[in-house]
Amino acid sequence: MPTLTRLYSMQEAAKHTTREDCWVVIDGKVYDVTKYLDDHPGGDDVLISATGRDSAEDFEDAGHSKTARELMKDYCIGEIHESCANVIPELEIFTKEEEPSNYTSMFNHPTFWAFPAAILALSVIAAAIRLRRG
Ligand code: HEM
Repeated sequence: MPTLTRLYSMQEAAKHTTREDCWVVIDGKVYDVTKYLDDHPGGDDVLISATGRDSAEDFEDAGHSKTARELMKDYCIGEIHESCANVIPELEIFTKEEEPSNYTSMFNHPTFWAFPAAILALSVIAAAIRLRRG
């Protein structure tokens, strides 16, 4: 049966870096190990210093047993997801800075003056025709 996984950004996971609130990220999975700090055979310091990043490499370097890998499932609270903008390209449009424009205001834009200029030109032509006809 499919299960719902809670998704966190790395920024969110990296906020939990204390003894009272300690999350570690291992291979893209987020673990709340606050309650496990005192029981961790490798010590609490090692877990606290593993916060704020994906510590998969350190976890592997410690050579964790199969039992440890089974145990960690109990502390899994979700997974890391990269910015939604990377997944849904359309969202990226709104995160991009606006292209710098050469026109400092709408008055400097050529099309702003095109319509009044055309009317003025037509009026001048109409007046000239009237004058010629007398
Ligand atoms: C939910 C996460 C974790 C769990 C459940 C866990 C569990 C365990 C367990 C059960 C052991 C005893 C040895 C074994 O059975 O493999 C252990 C040892 C150890 N762990 Fe973890 N661990 C976790 C995360 C981490 C992380 C993120 C690091 C390092 C960044 C780490 C570093 C160590 C070290 C250095 C030892 C000591 C090994 C020794 O003294 O021989 N652990 N861990």
